[in-house]
Amino acid sequence: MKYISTRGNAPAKTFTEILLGGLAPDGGLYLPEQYPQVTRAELDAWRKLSYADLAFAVLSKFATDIPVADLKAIVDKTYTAAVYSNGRADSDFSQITPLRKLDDNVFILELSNGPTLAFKDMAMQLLGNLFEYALAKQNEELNIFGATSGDTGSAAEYAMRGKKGIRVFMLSPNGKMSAFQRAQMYSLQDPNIFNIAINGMFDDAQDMVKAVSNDHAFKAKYKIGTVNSINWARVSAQIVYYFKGYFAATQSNDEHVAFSVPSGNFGNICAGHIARMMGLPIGQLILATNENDVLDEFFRTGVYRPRDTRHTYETSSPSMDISKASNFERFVFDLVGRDGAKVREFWSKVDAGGSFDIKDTPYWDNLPKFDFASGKSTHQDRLKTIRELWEEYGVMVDTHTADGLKVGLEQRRPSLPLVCLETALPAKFAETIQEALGRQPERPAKLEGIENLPQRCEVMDADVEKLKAYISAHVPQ
Ligand SMILES: Cc1ncc(COP(=O)(O)O)c(C=O)c1O
Ligand SMILES: N[C@@H](CCOP(=O)(O)O)C(=O)O
Repeated sequence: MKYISTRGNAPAKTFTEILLGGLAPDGGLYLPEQYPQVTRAELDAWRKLSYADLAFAVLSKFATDIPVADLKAIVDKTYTAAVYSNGRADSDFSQITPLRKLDDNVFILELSNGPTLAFKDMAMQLLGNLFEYALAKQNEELNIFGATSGDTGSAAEYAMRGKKGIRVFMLSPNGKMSAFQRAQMYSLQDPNIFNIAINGMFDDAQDMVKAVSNDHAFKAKYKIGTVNSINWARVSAQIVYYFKGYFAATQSNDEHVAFSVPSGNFGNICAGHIARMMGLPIGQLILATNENDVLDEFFRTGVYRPRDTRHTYETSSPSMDISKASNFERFVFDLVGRDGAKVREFWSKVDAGGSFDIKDTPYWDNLPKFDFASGKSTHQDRLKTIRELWEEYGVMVDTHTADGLKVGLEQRRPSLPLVCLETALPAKFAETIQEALGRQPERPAKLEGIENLPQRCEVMDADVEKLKAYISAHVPQ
């Protein structure tokens, strides 16, 4: 399988090439030339598989240049109960992503039982093992460059710490993450981990990652790779749990389900969109935003209008404080019939700080066929959902999952079972849980007192040249 850029002006590449390469040279994001299709016979067989075997089946369709035995070994090493057993004590960790039933038709798919207590671990642990494998084969090094609003950063650092030939430079919005998220990242003392707190929001940090990646000479000289969902391998690993969640919530492959997805950078729901394009019977993909509702605005009005830093709010679901959703470009590529020139036209406006509007185009009429619904959730909604879940079911959810549940319950078609993706554990957002419930969330014993550990991080303005100088100074020549 080959991968092409959403902007239509880059050579087609293999899975391993884009694994290490990140952003396409024309500034676009890679996608498969065609989505592989899953037959009914495959769906029937996959229903019975363990998580690791299912991941192997799905990823075999994408990572076609990795020898089968090697891919199997990487996947088996990644998806073990030992790695994914940091969640609630009453979860069935052997399932890797257990499905928690709230009532006959409403479920939570637990994706946050990995080492950093967020869904990012589902793909990031695999990415760490894929990087290690590909770099060893090529006898190469990689300087990973990433942006985080709170969870990608710690997931990447935990997955890459101590890995040979890999350094991680992670940009985070200074002072905007929860105390727990900051401690998870900044307390790491490994010599291959570099935390840089940017005076700005996540969008500024992500823009810097893209600017550095678009400097092709710098990228080649310093062997820059990415761990954000810019990296196709991240998205492909996230596709797996849509299949797993679907099988767990249904009895047969004749049924359809709705997935509700707390969204920010559009990576998670993009994986759902691709699972659906591959043939998974998804009846609805429900996108939930917090007060930063750029994506909800698009699905309601056809206008995509990213906001600047001043109009991006700090909320109690901080990992979704995003106004410029990177992966949205992947979805729009499909929406416009994979017309790279059209994507270039739209993103020339977005990259210049503007917007685009599809309302009076055929693309708007095309939108319903992708089965998206959307809505937004506010701080008060979050508190209410957290309280209701706790009182009614004795289940504590984090603030982002609460956004997903609120919007999912509002937007679902009643005929469909609703699977809400749990994107983090409450322990990461204790302040809001305290406000909602008057009690502290539980956390795994090994993370007790993490906020009291010494922290190290470099504070920097959102200045690409300063960042490049920092990287040059910390990468041995
Ligand atoms: C806890 C949590 N929920 C939801 C999201 C939004 O996911 P995505 O950026 O894939 O849309 C993020 C960040 O990505 C997150 O960390
Ligand atoms: N919410 C994310 C933002 C980055 O998303 P990614 O999926 O593109 O890595 C975070 O927690 O950092």
